[in-house]
Amino acid sequence: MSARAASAPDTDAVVLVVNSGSSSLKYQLIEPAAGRTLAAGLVERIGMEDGHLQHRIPADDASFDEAVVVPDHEAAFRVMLGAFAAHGPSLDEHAPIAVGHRVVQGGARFFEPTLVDRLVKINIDELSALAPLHNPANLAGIEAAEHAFPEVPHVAVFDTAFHQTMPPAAYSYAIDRALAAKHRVRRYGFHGTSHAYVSRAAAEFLGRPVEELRQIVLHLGNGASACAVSGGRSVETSMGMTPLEGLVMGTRSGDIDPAVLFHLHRRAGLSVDELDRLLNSESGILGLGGHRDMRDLTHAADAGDADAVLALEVYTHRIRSYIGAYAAQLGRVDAIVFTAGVGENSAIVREWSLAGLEGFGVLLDADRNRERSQAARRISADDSRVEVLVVPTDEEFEIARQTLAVVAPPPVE
Ligand SMILES: Nc1ncnc2c1ncn2[C@@H]1O[C@H](COP(=O)(O)OP(=O)(O)O)[C@@H](O)[C@H]1O
Ligand SMILES: CC(=O)OP(=O)(O)O
Ligand SMILES: [Mg+2]
Repeated sequence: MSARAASAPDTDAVVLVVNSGSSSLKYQLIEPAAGRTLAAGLVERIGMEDGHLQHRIPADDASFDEAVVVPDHEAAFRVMLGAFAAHGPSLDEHAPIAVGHRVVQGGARFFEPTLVDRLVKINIDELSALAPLHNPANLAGIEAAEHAFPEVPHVAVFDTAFHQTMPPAAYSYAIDRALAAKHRVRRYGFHGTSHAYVSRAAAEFLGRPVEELRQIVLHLGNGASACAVSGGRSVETSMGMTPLEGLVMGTRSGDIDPAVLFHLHRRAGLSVDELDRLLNSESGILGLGGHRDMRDLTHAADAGDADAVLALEVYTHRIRSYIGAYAAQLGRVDAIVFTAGVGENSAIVREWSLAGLEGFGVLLDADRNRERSQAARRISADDSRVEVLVVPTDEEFEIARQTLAVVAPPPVE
């Protein structure tokens, strides 16, 4: 049984999952019990002249691409509805009983999936101060979806929720307490939906209760974060108040001495907005190696580009540092789990990240690491004390599952 079906509730209900970014709308129509995606799609370049729709129907192995004009999120929803009408599946036959939304920043207020009402929307809007790149788009998506699906409940699933179990020692910054409290400056952590799903799927793969396991989950996508998961609960994660802290990412610097900002402001005359753009959009492997996409960076490194090689070294050096730190926090590591676009696909990133950890009981099997597969798999050697796994993430499915749990909770036995 797949990790999807194994953890799904027993019903044939269908849920629409929406992930709205500032310029894109990703959607999936999911039947959680069967672990099945009926349709998946993406409306890109919202607000620009040259919008693009991709609509896929996995069962038919069919994919439709169209040029579309989408001035805003509401138009994006109309495009999505048009794609269902034109290419199927029929939303009358497979009517969603709820819409689940990814919301990036839930602050300290939201620690579980939440039914959206007026007050919840006010809170999401208010939390935009802590996630200016993400929450406004998430809210625009919710409002457009409410307009398109006025009859069904809408549920917000927060990236931050899974990390609400972090202890104060892990989430507090060492700055003035009163100032931090007033402005809600603390670490929140992100990618929680993925860390929750992957840590559970890893336990299923190992055939062991998640409560018994201490895991380090490495979500390496465009954004990247590490999470120490003890007994199924997040105890530490690398992203902080915003998704900028921690690992090196496609365009984000991750950890940096904050004094670099003072220096660049005073000496190079960069404004706060310019520094924001520098660290969020022009840094990471793009800034170091000239490519934001790991495939392009790896090709350049293979071709002997020294900047690309250094970018890969910095990227994996940072991962190794976090593995060491989290091993110390956990006291014992049962599994290191790689996930998301880079974690699932890049053998070289996995190999370099774990290089030199043999003394800590981490032994990679070179052949297993190079195998290509979409399934959860073990890539450690048989005599490795720590299991090393690749477990594909599935944020949309996890959002669908959590949404269903809110609108149709399983009966209490
Ligand atoms: N075969 C591959 N080898 C190396 N990197 C890959 C491969 N496939 C995808 N990636 C990388 O995965 C990253 C995107 O990950 P993904 O999880 O899809 O991102 P997000 O969901 O955050 O947009 C990109 O850097 C991309 O280059
Ligand atoms: C929170 C975050 O970094 O998300 P993403 O990886 O989708 O950019
Ligand atoms: Mg992703």
